[in-house]
Amino acid sequence: MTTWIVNALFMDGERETPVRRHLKVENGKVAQWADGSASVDTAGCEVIDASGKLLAPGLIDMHVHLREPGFEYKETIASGTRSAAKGGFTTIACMPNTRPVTDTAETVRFVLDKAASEGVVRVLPYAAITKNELGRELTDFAALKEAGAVGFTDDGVGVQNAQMMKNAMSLAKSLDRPVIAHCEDDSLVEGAAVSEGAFARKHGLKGIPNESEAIHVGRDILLAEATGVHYHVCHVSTEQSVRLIRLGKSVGVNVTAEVCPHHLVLSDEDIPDSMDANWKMNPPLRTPRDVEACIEALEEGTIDIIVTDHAPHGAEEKAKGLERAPFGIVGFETAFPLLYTKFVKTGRWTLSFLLRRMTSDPARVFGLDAGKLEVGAPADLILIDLESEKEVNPDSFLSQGRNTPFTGWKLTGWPTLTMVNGRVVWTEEHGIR
Ligand SMILES: NC(=O)N[C@@H](CC(=O)O)C(=O)O
Ligand SMILES: [Zn+2]
Ligand SMILES: [Zn+2]
Repeated sequence: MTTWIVNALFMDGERETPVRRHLKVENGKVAQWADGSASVDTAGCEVIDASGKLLAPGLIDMHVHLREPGFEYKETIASGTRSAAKGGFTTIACMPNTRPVTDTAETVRFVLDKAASEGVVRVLPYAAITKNELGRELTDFAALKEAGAVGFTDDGVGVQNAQMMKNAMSLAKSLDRPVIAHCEDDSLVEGAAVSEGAFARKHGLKGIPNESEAIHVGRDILLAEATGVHYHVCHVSTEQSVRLIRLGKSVGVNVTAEVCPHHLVLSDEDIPDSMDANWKMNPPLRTPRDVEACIEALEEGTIDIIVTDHAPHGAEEKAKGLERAPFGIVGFETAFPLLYTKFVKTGRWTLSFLLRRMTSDPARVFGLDAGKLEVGAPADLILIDLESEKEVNPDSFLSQGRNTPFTGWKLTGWPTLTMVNGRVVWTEEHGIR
């Protein structure tokens, strides 16, 4: 099938200003670009009129939780990928803290099969570093790679034992796969729900210290240097972690890092006194100083990419209150408008920079054939209405999760169409197709 997307304003992370273009999509690939002033022959083709819309590469999210198998009441591969499509994401990498944990080739294949039959965007599965993510015994990395795992991670928990992590890195290096680390030293956390800071002090709560994250970052950078593995730090949230990653990069260690939208726009001082558990996530919201350090790190490239850490939970679970509810918030359906509104509309970032950190940079860091719309590339793309302003309403989410702190926020810059592999999978007008 041939589709022409006409009169679009094309933009990606490589160019500073949008250009008016028509795009021909054929057999799932970018087939031809035409200048916006040219007239193109669209006879017999599907035509999408993109007048007034921005056309960009589909967003890439290298850290998400789809919850299947095992936690289908929180999310499924079907509902999670639909939510991703609505948020403008065309490639997502899902975490292995499922039930069973994605620690066998069989479960990796289950995720891939489900994604192929019920998913609407591309799904790249991660596999666990240790069996059942218990930190006791390594999984069969070779078999997991063979089954399609794109990297190894025990996300949800930190690998507590340094020798275990070093062995994992050596193995991953020999298989040319990255290790992706949730950095958290359990002995420093002791069951706290929020970070050390103004909110914890005000409410007399025990706080999670910044070192609980940074101590793993520092340890792992040394282990990455020793093993030569590509080491990727999950959801960076502290100034101390940023300092260590900057140092690691400066001496040539193969370390990359990600940051989540919520850690760029919220601090612990924003948590409402109602103790709403929709403000509880791991890592926790830190101080305004940490927020600024993360923003600057992303700007200078110490942090390479933006990920959502989309982490849906059931309403009853989140109703248990700040101290007892599980950690995590959903992210797909607010990420782009949130960052566009808070950083691009305010003039701090260019649109090009935001797109780069959500498209071509994740593709580069993880070696994906994605994130650019050159002729011959997969036709994974989105249209965005940069003018539309809407209030965040969790009832309208395609995710089963409603756990967001951004309810009621007025945001600008909403996706209106998502195409994966040349097929329109979601439009604002018609929903999932
Ligand atoms: N980020 C979270 O707060 N929660 C994640 C786990 C994780 O990403 O560490 C989850 O699985 O719910
Ligand atoms: Zn994590
Ligand atoms: Zn996560």
